[in-house]
Amino acid sequence: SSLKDKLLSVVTEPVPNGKNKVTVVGVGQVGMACAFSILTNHVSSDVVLIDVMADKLKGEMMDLQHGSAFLKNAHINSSTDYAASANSSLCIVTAGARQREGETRLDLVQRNTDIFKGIIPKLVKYSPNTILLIVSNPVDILTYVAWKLSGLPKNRVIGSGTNLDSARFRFLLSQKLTVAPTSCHGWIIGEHGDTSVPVWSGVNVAGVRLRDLDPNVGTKNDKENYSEIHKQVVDSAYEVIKLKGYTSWAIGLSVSHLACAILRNSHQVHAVSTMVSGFHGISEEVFLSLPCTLGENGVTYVVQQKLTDEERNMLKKSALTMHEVQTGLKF
Ligand SMILES: COc1ncc(-c2ccc3c(Nc4cccc(C(=O)O)c4)c(C(N)=O)cnc3c2)c(OC)n1
Repeated sequence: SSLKDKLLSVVTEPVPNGKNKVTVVGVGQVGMACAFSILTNHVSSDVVLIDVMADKLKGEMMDLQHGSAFLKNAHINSSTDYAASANSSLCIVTAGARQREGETRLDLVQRNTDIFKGIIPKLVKYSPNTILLIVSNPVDILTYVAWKLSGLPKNRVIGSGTNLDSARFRFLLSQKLTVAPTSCHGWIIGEHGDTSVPVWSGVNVAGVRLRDLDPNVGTKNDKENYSEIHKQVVDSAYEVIKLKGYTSWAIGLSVSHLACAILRNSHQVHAVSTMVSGFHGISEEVFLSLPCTLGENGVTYVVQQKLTDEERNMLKKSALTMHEVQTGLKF
């Protein structure tokens, strides 16, 4: 008999995977920052990496596995075969095509849609009860594409959306107020990126709304120019990409925070991309970010914020743009 047989007597067979199994598709800078944050924050003890580049995939798996002793003995695996993702509670998709020279966002969306056709159905085949968390950009459109391709109910398909925008906003506000980012409450909703919507009426510290102290805050005639903070949020991704070539740490950390709320069924509120038809006068079937409670079955509630007419109209304008792009996509 083997050494192992001499060492261990079987009481029962080990289960194939834990209840908090997470699959990360795409082992680029974003995917690996997500995996690393999830492991170092002990959000999951069972992480599987999936991609098409076998060598890069195996290298990343090995390099993480060698740190298992420092990761509370998390189990780390990888494969180009989606069977390895079976029974995942959460599947995070960071895969996507790189924008080519002169390629428009719309061309990129069609190429990413074609890539999603090769990813989403396989994830759902092996994990029919999973929550899908889409990170690839343009995230709101691709979350809609994932929803359509997956056939899952809308509560189980989520986009990282403006969760990162809101985190950046809170960081920048904290710098201006010298109050910790977790004590600076502010929500950016709508479309991730250039046309996101800062809900200035709700920005507060300890429930004290800045708008109640100065009705001009966040408007163009605010002499302290707080609206600059939202502009910096919109520009920050471009600036980081210009400086280091890509963004990774903040998105990875924000995704591990979303994963934590989902896997611990905490019902924490996060600004994430969800199916918003029926909210704020939007009738199109589009995904935009609103404050949502997150738990094991994904989005449970959407917080009905009181929006100004201007904020509401910006959301409706985004919904129209998304709908136009969506109707132009070939599934
Ligand atoms: C039909 O089965 C099938 N299976 C897999 C794929 C597919 C295609 C591209 C993928 C993919 N992206 C990718 C792969 C190769 C090239 C490019 C590119 O940008 O040109 C992008 C990634 C990733 N990490 O970004 C991860 N998985 C992929 C998976 C696929 O794409 C059509 N089809």
